[in-house]
Amino acid sequence: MNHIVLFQPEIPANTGNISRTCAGTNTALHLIRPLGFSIEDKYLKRAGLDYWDSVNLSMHDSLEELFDKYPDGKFYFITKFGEHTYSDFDYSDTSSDIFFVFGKETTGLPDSVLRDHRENCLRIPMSDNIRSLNLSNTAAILTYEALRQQNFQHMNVEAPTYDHIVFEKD
Ligand SMILES: C[S@@+](CC[C@H](N)C(=O)[O-])C[C@H]1O[C@@H](n2cnc3c(N)ncnc32)[C@H](O)[C@@H]1O
Repeated sequence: MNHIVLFQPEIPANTGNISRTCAGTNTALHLIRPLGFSIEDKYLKRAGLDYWDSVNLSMHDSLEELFDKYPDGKFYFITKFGEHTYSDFDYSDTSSDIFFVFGKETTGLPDSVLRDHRENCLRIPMSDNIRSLNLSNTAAILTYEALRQQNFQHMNVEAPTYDHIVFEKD
């Protein structure tokens, strides 16, 4: 199973967007306290629209608590300081629990976490024009890279039929 972990998220709309991605991809969402908002926040609900109830959500008091719960989990730390490119790793094993851990919006992941997990720190390439990508976009990028490698298992790959669309004749 794929898991997204948000370390002390601060902006409710980002977590709302990510919750929608999680609901749409059967990805578990883990939030590490403290959060910068209430779980009842209207911006969180609005960004997640009606999907919040479909999210497989867990809350944890620390990253260590999460590591202890999943001793066999494969943890990847998503940071612009990563020495590896995210797409160079193999996420194709659908029998394992794969965790993508993202940092908080203002300060990212703690230095100590990056130091302790240097080999599993992954960067998404970007230009010098910006300091970092938006958190919810990075979560979607990693989620869909993992799903692509897993051949979109358990996803609807076929488009729905739109009988009401009238295609014009040549
Ligand atoms: C807005 S960024 C945090 C910026 C923070 N000042 C820092 O230096 O990490 C929030 C999170 O998005 C993810 N992120 C943003 N840009 C990234 C990139 N180019 N590569 C990997 N992760 C990125 C990381 O997980 C980061 O902790």
